[in-house]
Amino acid sequence: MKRLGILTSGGDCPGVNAVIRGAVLGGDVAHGYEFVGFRDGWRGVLEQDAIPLPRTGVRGISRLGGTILGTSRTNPLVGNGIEGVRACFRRNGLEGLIAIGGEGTLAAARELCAQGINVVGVPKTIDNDLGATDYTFGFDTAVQTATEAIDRLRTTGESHHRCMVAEVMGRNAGWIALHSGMASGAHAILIPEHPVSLDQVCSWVLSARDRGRAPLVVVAEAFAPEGHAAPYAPRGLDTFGRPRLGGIGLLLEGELQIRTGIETRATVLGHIQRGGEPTAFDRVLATRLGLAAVESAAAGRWGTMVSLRGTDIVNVGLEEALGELKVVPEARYQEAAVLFG
Ligand SMILES: Nc1ncnc2c1ncn2[C@@H]1O[C@H](COP(=O)(O)OP(=O)(O)OP(=O)(O)O)[C@@H](O)[C@H]1O
Ligand SMILES: O=P(O)(O)OC[C@H]1O[C@](O)(CO)[C@@H](O)[C@@H]1O
Ligand SMILES: [Mg+2]
Repeated sequence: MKRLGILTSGGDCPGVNAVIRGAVLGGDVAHGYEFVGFRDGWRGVLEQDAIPLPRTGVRGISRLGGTILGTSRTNPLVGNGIEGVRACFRRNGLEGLIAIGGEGTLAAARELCAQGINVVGVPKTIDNDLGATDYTFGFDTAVQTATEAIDRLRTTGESHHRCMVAEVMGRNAGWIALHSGMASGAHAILIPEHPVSLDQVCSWVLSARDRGRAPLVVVAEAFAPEGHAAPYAPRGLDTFGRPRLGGIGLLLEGELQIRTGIETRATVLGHIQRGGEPTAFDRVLATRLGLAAVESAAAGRWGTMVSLRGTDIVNVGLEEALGELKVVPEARYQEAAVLFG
């Protein structure tokens, strides 16, 4: 029996379970594949912590948030990692691995492929910042969750005639802020791709207030006001030495209140945006990506990842896929900016 392994690595993301189910069902029905799931990303591969993934094991999971396999940020390339991965392939009789992860996971997959290990990638991130795919699954859910939360902030803001600031995730890209801000009718959307001064933000806030509105500001976690070199990151570093973003909303709360005289309240939505059930859009996209990943494996297209181009699922080389961070283009920002103030 032909066997494929599956792992989920990096931060979790709504829709990961739908990818797993799509791959297992597609592989079983169309190709007679058997599947092995590795717990907690590359850690499960290196430590051979595996569970069988029969068709019955993925029943009903596409609507569940998180990942049934667990995840970690273990690096398969350190120490004897590559030999460990080869040993895992031998022991489990694997033809290849489907790695569901972000740019870090896919970079590791690319290096493993260069060493002759068969991997197909499935990109995941709520941030929507991977260049080779039009949308990443998880993004729609994060935007939906953020929009629902911001709608709630609006009703309390309006009751108290306050300015409300909602801080959303997105790492170094402003996609979640742009979409949730537009969907919720924000009076200002602040994203890292387009720094603006605090005076400009105040002028949008005052203009909304002067029209009798309770001003609403949506800010992306990596936004830095004009003149500030780096995003606000007072929470120190994560385990990989990267700055932990978050907190710019609270800084804006103080600044906007002092500068405009309007009582202001900030809310940091944080990991709420990453948890919970995926939207129907993300379930469908993730399921299609899982089905396509198995087709790639069956066709021997190792070293590629599946991606959305328009309405089609296509294959892209990992080299191309990892080239560039996809940030919000200026034209998309200017289109939204017409609505500010
Ligand atoms: N450039 C790289 N080359 C090889 N391996 C990498 C690279 N970057 C990260 N990794 C490995 O892949 C793991 C997962 O990467 P990372 O923690 O960035 O998550 P991710 O898959 O990118 O998802 P997220 O969207 O949460 O960042 C890292 O912990 C590290 O072990
Ligand atoms: O879960 P952690 O390690 O706090 O990472 C948070 C980061 O991960 C993401 O949720 C997804 O990449 C970013 O939006 C955010 O900056
Ligand atoms: Mg990453």
